[in-house]
Amino acid sequence: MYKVTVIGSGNWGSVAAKLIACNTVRLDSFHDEVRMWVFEEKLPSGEKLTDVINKTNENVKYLPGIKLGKNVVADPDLENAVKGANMLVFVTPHQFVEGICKRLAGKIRADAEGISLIKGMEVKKEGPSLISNLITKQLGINCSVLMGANIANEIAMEKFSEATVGYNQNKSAADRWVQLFCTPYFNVTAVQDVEGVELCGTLKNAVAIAAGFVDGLEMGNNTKAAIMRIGLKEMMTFSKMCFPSVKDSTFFESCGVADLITTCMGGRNRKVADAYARNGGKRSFDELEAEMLQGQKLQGVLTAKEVHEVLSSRGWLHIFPLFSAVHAISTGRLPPSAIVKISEENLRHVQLVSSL
Ligand SMILES: NC(=O)c1ccc[n+]([C@@H]2O[C@H](COP(=O)([O-])OP(=O)(O)OC[C@H]3O[C@@H](n4cnc5c(N)ncnc54)[C@H](O)[C@@H]3O)[C@@H](O)[C@H]2O)c1
Ligand SMILES: O=P(O)(O)OC[C@H](O)CO
Repeated sequence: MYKVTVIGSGNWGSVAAKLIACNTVRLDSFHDEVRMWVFEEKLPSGEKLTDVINKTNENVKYLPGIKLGKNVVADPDLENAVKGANMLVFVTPHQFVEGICKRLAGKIRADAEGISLIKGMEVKKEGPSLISNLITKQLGINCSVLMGANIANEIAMEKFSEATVGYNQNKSAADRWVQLFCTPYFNVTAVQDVEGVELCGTLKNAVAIAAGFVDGLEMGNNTKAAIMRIGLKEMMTFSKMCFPSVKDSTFFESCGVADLITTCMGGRNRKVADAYARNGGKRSFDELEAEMLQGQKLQGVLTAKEVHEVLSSRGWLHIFPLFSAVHAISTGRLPPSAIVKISEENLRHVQLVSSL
């Protein structure tokens, strides 16, 4: 029997718990109960978020108005939440995952399998480290990934969408993850390319920041399409330069071009970057994030910084004018209008390297 714990309970974490909970009651090979670890906080009413979730079956802060399923149990104690679980779903903002893994080391079942729904990466001395790899290294477990064109609020309302599971060796584990997540309105397929799937989900957030600048400056649809095209090229080039095994075909799965499109149209990164540009860069991303997202977290600004660290340490800045501009603008070193001042020479270079 498989026992599932969801580590994280934000907007997407709550929807993931809902998807999983509807399958664990339906399928005999899974325990019905789904534990969901909650980073505890007090609500304005003075109540604890965990207590309210368990009382109302709703995450009133991060996913109001949606029932999670009666078999979802919120737990503020991380160690207790993972006790006995052999399927661990990681879904927190990427900046918190390293600390969470440190707390979990030695506390999980040796035969556990992991899956990361986290879009982001860490940069170590040796270069970019993907979150799935960090989980594997710190916890000694195999870790697949699930990414896709998945704006959580839409899936919460059971509007049809697709997702991609990326796996390396363990196809039977990947099939089990597909079974756990698939519903008639959430269609999941698996591809053997963890790094490719995860890099798509990670890098598109930096492109979405660029798309938001273009929207905020009211530059129109053609400009936005150009930014998305250049962004996709840079995503592919960066992925293949850092991880040569990444497959071209992965970029045509839900995790690739479809996620890029939906995030650049309707995501939180786009929305806050739009406001940043409308304010002429005078209000910081941190300030706008706190005001507009009320506890939800952006990943794109941090990802652009992490990508920049890799590019500057490897001497690749000139190959990635869009990623470089997103970082320079989001840190206030260039005005938002610089997003389209990408030199012809640099663009030609990006195209050349992408075609290798
Ligand atoms: N929301 C979406 O539409 C969506 C869709 C697909 C993927 N994702 C990805 O899923 C991941 C999680 O995003 P989300 O939308 O579930 O979260 P969120 O941005 O909605 O919420 C932030 C979460 O971080 C928690 N948190 C705050 N401080 C913390 C700390 N110090 N330690 C641990 N947790 C802390 C909060 O309690 C909350 O659960 C991200 O990588 C995101 O890119 C999100
Ligand atoms: O709202 P965003 O910008 O964090 O994007 C959400 C998802 O990643 C879309 O798949």
